[in-house]
Amino acid sequence: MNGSGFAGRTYVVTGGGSGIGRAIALALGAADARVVVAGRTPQKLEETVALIDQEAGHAGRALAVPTDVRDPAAVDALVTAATDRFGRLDGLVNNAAGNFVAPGIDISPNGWRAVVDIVLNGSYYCTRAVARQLREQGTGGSVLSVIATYAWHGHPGTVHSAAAKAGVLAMTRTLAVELAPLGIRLNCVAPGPTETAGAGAALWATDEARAEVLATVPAARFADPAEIADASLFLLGDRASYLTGECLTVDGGQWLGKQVYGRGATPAARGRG
Ligand SMILES: CCCCCCCCC/C=C/C(=O)SCCNC(=O)CCNC(=O)[C@H](O)C(C)(C)COP(=O)(O)OP(=O)(O)OC[C@H]1O[C@@H](n2cnc3c(N)ncnc32)[C@H](O)[C@@H]1OP(=O)(O)O
Ligand SMILES: NC(=O)C1=CN([C@@H]2O[C@H](COP(=O)(O)OP(=O)(O)OC[C@H]3O[C@@H](n4cnc5c(N)ncnc54)[C@H](OP(=O)(O)O)[C@@H]3O)[C@@H](O)[C@H]2O)C=CC1
Repeated sequence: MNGSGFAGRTYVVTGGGSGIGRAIALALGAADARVVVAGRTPQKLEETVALIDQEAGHAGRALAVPTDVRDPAAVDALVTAATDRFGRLDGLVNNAAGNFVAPGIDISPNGWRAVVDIVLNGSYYCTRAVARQLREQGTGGSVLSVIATYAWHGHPGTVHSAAAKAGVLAMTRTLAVELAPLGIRLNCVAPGPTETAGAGAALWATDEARAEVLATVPAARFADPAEIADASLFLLGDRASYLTGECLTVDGGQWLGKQVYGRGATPAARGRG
């Protein structure tokens, strides 16, 4: 990724202590960016920092700032900590999320709030805080939000997450227009089923559930988090300099295949099944 302009730039990655967020943080670190990882569990964040330091061959490229994105004051403090340490910001990855599978009308108000607060409100607080910093710097920058294809097609069992991700997509499109004059771009990436411990526990905890999800993917496999990181760095970086308000789907054909073929009905999926 050298040559894409990441060297010396600073990015905040929420949920950077695990899964896709860690993969994006590591890819940014490998591209010589400085990375601030935020999440609720300090130990997971410190592990990501250690991995980035190890790759760089020296400490100091990354910073862990324990943060609950549901708390706007904590989010403001995160941006302050990042700029105190690295002098400026260049972008944000809204990756933190919570999810569980439950019938929509049986979710308690607190369960609804837990997911919507992390995904939608947290993404807004982080975007607001980082964009204000970018406006103050007068530098422009880039915001990427990790959503999911059910933001537009919906999915039974995940009404809270689907509604929140749809909100993040609408936020992205709205602020892409508002902030374009400041040189701030906002885009989304929509991964398909991706091999992470968090999603595995929340969404496909049994072999049967996992097989059901896999059967919906025409590419007949889960994504590796590094594949999502590759697409994310493209959207964050200068190669996407005229691209804003967009969503890039990286799902092995899942959401198209769902409508056109039915579950696992492609010849390739049958052959591997
Ligand atoms: C289908 C395949 C598609 C496959 C399609 C593939 C595309 C997937 C796209 C998206 C993938 C992802 O987002 S994967 C990301 C997964 N990662 C995570 O979820 C990690 C973070 N998760 C969390 O922190 C937790 O799971 C979460 C509940 C969201 C928040 O934790 P908190 O500690 O803040 O909250 P808690 O106190 O535990 O719970 C708050 C309320 O939620 C309720 N609650 C918690 N779990 C519940 C559950 N399983 N069923 C009902 N209700 C539940 C509790 O009872 C509480 O309500 P009361 O009892 O009323 O008080
Ligand atoms: N894996 C998949 O199949 C797919 C994932 N996605 C999206 O990708 C992103 C990453 O998911 P994935 O890596 O799979 O799962 P993870 O569970 O590994 O990632 C979620 C991260 O969010 C952090 N987080 C949760 N709540 C908060 C909070 N309140 N404040 C700050 N951080 C928080 C978690 O850390 P901690 O608990 O320590 O706070 C964790 O690091 C999410 O946005 C998810 O919706 C989209 C489509 C498919």
